[in-house]
Parts: sequence; C-alpha cells; structure tokens
Amino acid sequence: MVVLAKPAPLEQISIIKTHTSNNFFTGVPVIDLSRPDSKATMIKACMELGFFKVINHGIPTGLVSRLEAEAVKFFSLSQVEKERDSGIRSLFGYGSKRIGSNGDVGWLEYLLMQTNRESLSRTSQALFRANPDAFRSAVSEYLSAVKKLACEVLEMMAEGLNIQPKNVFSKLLMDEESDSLFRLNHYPPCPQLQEVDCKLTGFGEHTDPQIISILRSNNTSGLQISLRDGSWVSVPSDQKSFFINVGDSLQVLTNGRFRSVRHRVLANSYKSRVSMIYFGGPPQRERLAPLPLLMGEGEESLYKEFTWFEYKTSAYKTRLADNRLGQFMK
Ligand SMILES: C=C1C[C@]23C[C@@]1(O)CC[C@H]2[C@@]12CC[C@H](O)[C@@](C)(C(=O)O1)[C@H]2[C@@H]3C(=O)O
Ligand SMILES: O=C(O)CCC(=O)C(=O)O
Ligand SMILES: [Fe+2]
Repeated sequence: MVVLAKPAPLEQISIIKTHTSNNFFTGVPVIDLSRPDSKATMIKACMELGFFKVINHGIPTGLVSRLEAEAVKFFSLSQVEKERDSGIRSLFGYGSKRIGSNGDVGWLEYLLMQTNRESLSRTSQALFRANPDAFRSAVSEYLSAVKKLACEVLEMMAEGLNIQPKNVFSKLLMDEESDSLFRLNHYPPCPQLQEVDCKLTGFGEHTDPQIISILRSNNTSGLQISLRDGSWVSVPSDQKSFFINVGDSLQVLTNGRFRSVRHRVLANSYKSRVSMIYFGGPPQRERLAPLPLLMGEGEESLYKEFTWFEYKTSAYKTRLADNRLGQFMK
C-alpha cells in the first residue's frame, strides 16, 4: 500500500504578529575581504552575533544568477513534476512545507541535497529530466566557489583567533568525507497576509548544526536574526553579498567564544524569495571538541565529548526551534 503524505495545512504554520512592518537592522557587520583589518572585525562579529555579511568575495555574479535561474525554472514546474521523485520519503530531494521529519512546517518549498558528486548527479537526473546537466553543472560550479569562500573565511577566523595551523577549521570542509549539505529554498508570496499586520513563518527559528553556513538570497527580505537579548531583527536583503552563519559545531570548536546564530525566515506577502545555502560540515567520524590551542590556562570544555555523527543523529531527532547543543553541555 502506498501512503501519501498529507499536505501541511496553512493553519499549522505559525503566524507572527509584526506591527513593525520593516524595522531593518542597520548593525549587520560587513566584512570587506579585500581589507587588511577584516579578520578582527570578523572575530568580533562571530563573538557578538555569530552572523555577518561578506563583500568583495570574488564569486562571479554569473555563477550565482545561472543557479538562481535553474532554481526558478524548477520551482515553476507543476506540483506533480516537482514531486515526481518524492515517492520514497527521504530527507533529501524536493520538499514542500514540511521541514525535517519531526512535524515542523513552513511556507516554503525546497531542494535539499548532499554536496558529493553522486548525490548531485542523482538529484539532477531525477528532478531535472529535461536538462540534468545544466542543473548539475550550475550547482557544482557554485558549490566549488562557495566552499572556497567558506574555507577562506574559516582561515581568517583561525588567524584572527591566533591559532595555528590556519586550516584547523577549513580542513574539515576540505576533507573528502566532509558531510556538507546544499539547500535551495523558495518562499512563495502569501497574498492572504496583505491585509493584516502579520507575517507567516517561512522557515522557523533555529540554529544550523554544521560549522558554517554561506547564504545568498535574491533581493527579497525575510531573513531575521536573534540578537543577544533575544529580540528579532530583519536583515536587509543584498543579492550581491553572502551572509555567513556560525553553526553549532563552530561554537563547540571555539568553546563558546563564537555563538551559533538563531535565525528564521518570514514569508513576504507579495514577493517571492529564493535562497541558496551551503552548510559546511565535518566528516562524520570527526570528534567535536574545543581546540586545545584556543583554551586558556585552566579553561575547561563547556561540552561533553561527541562526534559529528553523534551530534547530527541527535539533532535530526529534534524540532527546529530546540536548543540542540543543550544536551551536550557539561
Ligand atoms: C527540524 C529539523 C530540520 C533540520 C533537521 C531538524 O531535525 C533540526 C535541524 C534542521 C536543519 C537546520 C539547518 C539546515 O537547513 C538543515 C538541512 C540541517 O542540517 O539542520 C535542517 C534540517 C532539515 O531540513 O532536514
Ligand atoms: O532561506 C533562508 O534564507 C534561510 C534558510 C535557513 O536558515 C536554512 O535553510 O537553514
Ligand atoms: Fe538555517
């Protein structure tokens, strides 16, 4: 017997009362990668917010717009075509409104994939039947560029923290067995909300479990981050820049010096948002513990010992908004 998943009804997606229509945060740290003082600004941003944006990153606009065009083409297909391959329920591939497998829902559809060659080929063949190679090559070239950017940023972080070698973090992403993911999100407009002073949750609040996330979106706002006092602020969109999130694993590796940023996306009532996120993760066998070179005299680890596999397995049993690192704190 085939059991079809029921569509998530709109009423299940949380409505957020905003009242403040667009209180855009003007304090997003901007790191200009071409400036010599950028390491210090980056460290400050990682400690205070766990979030910043990078400019002068060197990633060609053409690479980004080519992938965005492929994503838009895919999301414009009929629902039947998009769901063609989702017979076997799996974490990866196309998803609509359901996030993860523990009951979270949001006003979005997405493509989630592993970054290795086989997984990318499988997704391209299954979902981009008309021209799998166009999608595969657009993702693959984009991923090479953002992975390089992620490594450059992680090396600047190591240098800014005065720890050696400078590839202590980046080698985890460069490892052949790095467990990294890539996600294309599409948040359709929600015209029903135009009349009311409310927003619909696109992607509920959470922290990213990996080391680092590199996010790029089109010119539609919606991303919000939580500040240290727990208040939410809207990040102005900037399609030419990349936004960087510190993930839970980097918080652990730095013994809490860097904080993984809590973030969420609110759907826009009249504009569609498309985002692409690379989640740089370590190999599954990797032990996650504060780097000894970083620890001050007598400083103890805030966390119990665990591998990325153990953390990921436990994280994927949690709800989106849960504090996943809580159970690994000493
Ligand atoms: C509810 C969930 C979705 C998620 C797996 C989880 O159980 C908790 C972490 C979620 C998250 C957030 C960042 C990324 O978008 C993601 C792919 C990840 O690695 O962790 C998602 C997971 C998902 O969508 O499956
Ligand atoms: O789509 C976005 O802008 C952010 C989505 C996100 O936080 C995620 O996929 O983990
Ligand atoms: Fe996220």
